[in-house]
Amino acid sequence: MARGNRGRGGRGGRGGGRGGGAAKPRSERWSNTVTESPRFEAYYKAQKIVPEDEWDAFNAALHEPLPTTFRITGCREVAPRLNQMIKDVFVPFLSGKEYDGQALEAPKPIDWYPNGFAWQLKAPRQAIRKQDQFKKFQHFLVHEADVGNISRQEAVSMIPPLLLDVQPHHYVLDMCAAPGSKSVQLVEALHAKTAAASSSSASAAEALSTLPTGMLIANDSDAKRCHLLVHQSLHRVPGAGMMVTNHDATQLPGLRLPSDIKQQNDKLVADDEVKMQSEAERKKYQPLLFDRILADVPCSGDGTLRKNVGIWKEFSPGNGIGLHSLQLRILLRGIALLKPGGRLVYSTCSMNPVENEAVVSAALAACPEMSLIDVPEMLPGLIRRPGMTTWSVIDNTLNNAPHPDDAEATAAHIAANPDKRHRKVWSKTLWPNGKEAERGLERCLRIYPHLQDTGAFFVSVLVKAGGSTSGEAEVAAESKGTVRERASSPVAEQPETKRPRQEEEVVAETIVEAPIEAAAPAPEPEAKVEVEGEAPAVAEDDVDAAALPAEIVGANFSRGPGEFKEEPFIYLSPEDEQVKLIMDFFDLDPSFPAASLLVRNAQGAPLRSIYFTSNLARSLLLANTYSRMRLISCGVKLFTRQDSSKDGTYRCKWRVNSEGLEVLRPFLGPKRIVKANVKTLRTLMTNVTTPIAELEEAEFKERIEGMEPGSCMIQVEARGEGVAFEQSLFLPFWRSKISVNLMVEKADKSALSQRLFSEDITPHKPQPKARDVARAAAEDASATPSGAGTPVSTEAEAETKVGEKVEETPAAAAVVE
Ligand SMILES: C[S@@+](CC[C@H](N)C(=O)[O-])C[C@H]1O[C@@H](n2cnc3c(N)ncnc32)[C@H](O)[C@@H]1O
Repeated sequence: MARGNRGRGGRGGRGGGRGGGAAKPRSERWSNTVTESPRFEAYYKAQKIVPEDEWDAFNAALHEPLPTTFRITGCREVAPRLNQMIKDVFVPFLSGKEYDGQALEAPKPIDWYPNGFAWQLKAPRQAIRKQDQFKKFQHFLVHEADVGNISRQEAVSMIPPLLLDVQPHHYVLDMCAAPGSKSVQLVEALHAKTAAASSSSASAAEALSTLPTGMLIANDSDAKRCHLLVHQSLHRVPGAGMMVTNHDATQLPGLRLPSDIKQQNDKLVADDEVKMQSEAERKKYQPLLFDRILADVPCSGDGTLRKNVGIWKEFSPGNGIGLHSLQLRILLRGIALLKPGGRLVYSTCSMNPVENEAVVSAALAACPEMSLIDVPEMLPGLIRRPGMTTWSVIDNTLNNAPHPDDAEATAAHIAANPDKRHRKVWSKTLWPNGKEAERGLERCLRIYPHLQDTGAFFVSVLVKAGGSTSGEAEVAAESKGTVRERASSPVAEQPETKRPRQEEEVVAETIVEAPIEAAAPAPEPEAKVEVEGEAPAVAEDDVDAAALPAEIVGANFSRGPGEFKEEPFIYLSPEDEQVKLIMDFFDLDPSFPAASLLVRNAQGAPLRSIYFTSNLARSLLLANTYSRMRLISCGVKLFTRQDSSKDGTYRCKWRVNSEGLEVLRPFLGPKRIVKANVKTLRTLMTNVTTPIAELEEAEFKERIEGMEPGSCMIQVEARGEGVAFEQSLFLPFWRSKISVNLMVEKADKSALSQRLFSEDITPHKPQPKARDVARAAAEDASATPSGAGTPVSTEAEAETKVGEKVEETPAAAAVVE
């Protein structure tokens, strides 16, 4: 079992809740938990991670609960005003308050976070839950987090994506992404220009030109965590250029793109076709390399001690040693996939040099084209300590481990362990190689808890020399299946003669020394997470293949034993009857890229959902085989089929999904858009369905009466009396025979109501607490100590279901009819 899971079990609060007993208050959990570790103290004092005279402050900070931190989603149009609202409304509202005789601190901006968009709240959880004003603020946070305007995230975890410096045109890879708090930041950075455009009165063409031209591939080896990544994190910041894949990051496949992106395939390439492609055909492709790569690798997680108190009990030097080789292999694979001139951030939430500087130093030794850069000008205000240039390799007995070149020490180790099974083999890369100062290891960033009241973190920023082509050559060769990855032989500096069987040794070392399971090759996806509205797996013979349009392509999805079992994504033909119907019904501009609409089933038929990807993502998907990509999700869900009425009321049974509106809006003609005033909006928000006959706004009523039943959009300028937060709104709704209803998720509707009217006027009032639990589960999973092959706990999943999104459906409307 992976350490991460044990850690979560150890915290126990949520587990207790599910078992029927009440979750223990945090303070109680702290008082009952081991929060000392002589081994931890001895180990880190020996490593001299902080100067001796700082130890007490460092240690004291580790024993303080972590402040709550959150940040505003920067790419949203509402971001600056929401931030201002916290400053102008909530800070004064929460100032000078007390709980249980104790003064409470109002939220404070985090000094180093750009635009003052991140905040810290240092009040005890009990107070946040019970003190009236703080409770209100907590509800505000939960509601806004539900709609993706705010993310609760540990302050230190926000640092790596910021240092990656992602621009909207970048190709970005997040190698170990789940549950996705950093991926969300990367998507936000890709969409940085979108916010500016949506706030102005930009034309459709202008709005389109601000959509990112880059893409993000967020990858994780754990299939369940990939689904958590999709549904808990990326769902909140949808993007047409986003993909989630499920690979062991040490073996991420080399993918290819058409050399000229505009000259892409019309057809999906099937597995067999690639093998049969001629050299000339292959030359039409270039290897996919990335401008930016985040390697936020699985680690022992002792930087999260303030939050994951179970780690005190479990701390052992072997934990870090056991993960070192996996971390190094992930980093080396990342380097191979990086463009010349590209930037890679390697990070962990561990303080252990064996997982940090040792990994970076070994990678620098193996890849002379890489160098560490100093980023003092980035995030001014962030107090950081330099990376270490020397450290010791200390074993579980707290003695120095024998270096493989030290014959005497190795002999002593063998003598002390006559049973071969107890002998350990350590990789040389665990030790400093003597070039650390020369290679600038001080440029790494170490963040400690006592410096700015945070968790601990390690971050390093590496760049690849502009002229180097080694990565390119390697990936190019690899996509022809001719070379072995460099990542599988991490200790390039060591002579083959001395260590001829590197991989076996690495395995031995992991098994013997580490109590943590290093991640195995990507596991087969397990039970498919059932998501509302998503196409269920359809048995092949559910669909009459002969009835499918000839343009449906990529039917060669053989699934032998052990193959990737997720349904494939297949692009629809613009000539597909349903596509043509959608174009007409929604009055879409002819420039709408209908060729980028795709479905998710092996038949390539528009059954339940229709997705949309950017042109770049389309090129990528069409240039690579389905099974090679192991794609879990891609693009944005634009349309969902509604089958509420069988009587032919609806010519078009497709409804627009909220998450697809940003993409669709520039192309929507006036036919399906209706303006309404705030009073009408209030009515629609208060009722599940509103009979058309009861609509009071004459103009709105008249438009609705003259409209063909089906999916539409409502446009509201929410301003003036009774509106606490002014906003231009564009929301999907459904016009049925005799009624209308908003097609907005319950939680989103509640959040909107809170923001606009300072109260929840919706009929359901989903319990913020339940959703908070789900969010906290995702957040905790994000801080999972190891994450090495860590399955998402059923606990987190069960709680996720509590907060599941449910849109108002026409089925509800049908009841009224
Ligand atoms: C520290 S967590 C990543 C946290 C994530 N970056 C975030 O900000 O939410 C490490 C992740 O690595 C994944 N993992 C473990 N071994 C892996 C491997 N060999 N390849 C890819 N991912 C791996 C785990 O499933 C876990 O989700």
